[in-house]
Amino acid sequence: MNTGSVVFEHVSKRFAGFTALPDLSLTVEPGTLVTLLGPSGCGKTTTLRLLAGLEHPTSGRILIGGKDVTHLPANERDVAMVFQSYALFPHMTALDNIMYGLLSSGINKREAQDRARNGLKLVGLEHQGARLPSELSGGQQQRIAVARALVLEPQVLLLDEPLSNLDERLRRRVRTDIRDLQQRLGFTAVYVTHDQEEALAVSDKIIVMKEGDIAQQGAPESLYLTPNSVFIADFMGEANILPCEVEQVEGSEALVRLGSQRYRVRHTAAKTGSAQLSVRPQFITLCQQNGGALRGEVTHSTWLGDHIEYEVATELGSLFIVDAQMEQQHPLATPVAIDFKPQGLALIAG
Ligand SMILES: Nc1ncnc2c1ncn2[C@@H]1O[C@H](COP(=O)(O)OP(=O)(O)OP(=O)(O)O)[C@@H](O)[C@H]1O
Repeated sequence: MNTGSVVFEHVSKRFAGFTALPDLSLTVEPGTLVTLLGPSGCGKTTTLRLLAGLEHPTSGRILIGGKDVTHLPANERDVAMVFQSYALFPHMTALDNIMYGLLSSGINKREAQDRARNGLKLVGLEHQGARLPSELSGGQQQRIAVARALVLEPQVLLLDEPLSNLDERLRRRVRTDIRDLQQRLGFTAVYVTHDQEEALAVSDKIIVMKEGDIAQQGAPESLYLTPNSVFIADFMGEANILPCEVEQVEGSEALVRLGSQRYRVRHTAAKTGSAQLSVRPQFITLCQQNGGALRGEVTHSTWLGDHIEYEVATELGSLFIVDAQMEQQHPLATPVAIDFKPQGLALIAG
């Protein structure tokens, strides 16, 4: 399998009077899966289409495997794309769909057939090659689309929201399949999604985009645990944003006062003084009125089988809390004491 790097150097993209990407620079290391994540309209698809050669930058350079491809047309770039709609030919069998790209690139029929059979095996569908797309489930169709792209042995595989047409259960299954395949074969992949859980599950690195710029990038854990802004804290899972006071900064830890208690928390670039703290709802505990860092009153509670969600009014504002302890449900309007587990706290820089 080929594995190429991807580099964007100060890439901008303007569409008739609208700047989708002002100035984007990014690197994807060979053999890694990098996700472009962000809300609708932030420029993810534009970035992927620029990489595929379906759009051309207004300025800047794009390199694939060290080669400048900025002005190359799509068919001369060593990339293959998997679309959310699968885009399989409905009148062709699964095997023929996989062979199609190989035959069009001039490979002879026998070799194309061997490689296509291998592709079917890679995605675990070796017995479904004779079926038409209409005789396959959505998940199987998407695996055929992945196989069709992989057999071309591109330097970079591009995936544009590949799971969005699948139901919840299948999404989980196919995302694991894609990640396993990527790790086993070691190809480079750029994956677009607007779903943060999907990004956390599949990526080596996540690039979160906002209005055409990079809001933050890094390993999934680092974005979740040390968000650099309220936008990232909120986008990467649920977060309560609370006002706090930074009293001391020591290396990668800061001493923070929240309510009546002090906590040592992670930070990326803290200064002493007023700041904001991201508090993950799973790391807040509720107990009876005794003890606790903060007092509050339950204003909403929703029983969800394996956890209970609460909203609790406190002097710091309303808190959203996810409680996995199911023995006791705190009734509405009861006073409660609240504690924070330090691993669920992160100081927001800037
Ligand atoms: N051909 C075009 N002409 C004009 N504007 C465009 C064009 N393509 C994209 N845009 C604009 O560029 C911005 C970025 O679009 P893009 O499709 O890259 O966003 P996205 O992050 O992929 O969003 P989504 O998750 O909704 O697909 C949007 O504001 C969009 O309206």
